[in-house]
Amino acid sequence: MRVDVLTIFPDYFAPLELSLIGKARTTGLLDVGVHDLRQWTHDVHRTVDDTPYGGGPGMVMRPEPWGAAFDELVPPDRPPLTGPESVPLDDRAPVLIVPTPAGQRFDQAMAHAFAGERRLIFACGRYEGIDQRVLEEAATRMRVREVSLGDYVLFGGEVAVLVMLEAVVRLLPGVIGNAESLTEESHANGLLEAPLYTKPAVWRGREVPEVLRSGDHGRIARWRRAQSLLRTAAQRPDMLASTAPETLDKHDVAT
Ligand SMILES: N#Cc1c(-c2ccc3ccn(Cc4ccncc4)c3c2)n[nH]c1N
Repeated sequence: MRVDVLTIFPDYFAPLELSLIGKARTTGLLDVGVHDLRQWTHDVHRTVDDTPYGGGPGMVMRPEPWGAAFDELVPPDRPPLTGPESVPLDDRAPVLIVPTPAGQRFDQAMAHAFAGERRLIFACGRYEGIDQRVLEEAATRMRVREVSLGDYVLFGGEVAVLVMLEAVVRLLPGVIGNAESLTEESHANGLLEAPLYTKPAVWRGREVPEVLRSGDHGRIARWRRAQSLLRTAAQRPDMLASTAPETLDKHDVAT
């Protein structure tokens, strides 16, 4: 997978050299380019923002640097449209992911969808956001996705890109050694994962549930399913709304 990140704070992405993402890059599973948007400015102050039309607080990111950056990263393969015409794009067009509080909520299903792409481009906005015409023009050659991490407000898109990139890259084949862990974790099956335990068997007077030390794999699987349903009901009842109703056997819940 090829990933390009456009930002005015490239240093935010130093962590991409670490851990599994760093390993994915060295093993060739992932190719990442981080680009300073200011390299597509031409004034002495390398200006990327201006005041909003219609008034209002803060500043808005100017369209010109973004347009020039996209021209270089994704050269138009047809004469640029000069108006608001839209063109159908097939799935060979790269996906442009624009973090914004006004976007669709990012979730595991979206992470899986992005993990299936050959190329992702992330546009990190700052200030109050990016001139909307940038997204409109980008949509003539990229599949544009406006995405939000959640219902709170950040200073810019960089942190959101780090989160989305980690969620996507860990789903790439070969990045996580034991692919089975991807099937057991929270949100993999629409539920939260069951509680986890490791040695010692007793810690500060608290024992690991006997069922997990029983060696009875069928019983352990039923217990984990029951615990997963109970935990989801307690922490995220909204997730249960989209799960088929399931009866719990009291023996399965016993520890
Ligand atoms: N994804 C995501 C986000 C953001 C986010 C993302 C990109 C930008 C660019 C600029 N800002 C600041 C801003 C913008 C608009 N209104 C207020 C502040 C951003 C916030 N905030 N909260 C999320 N879940």
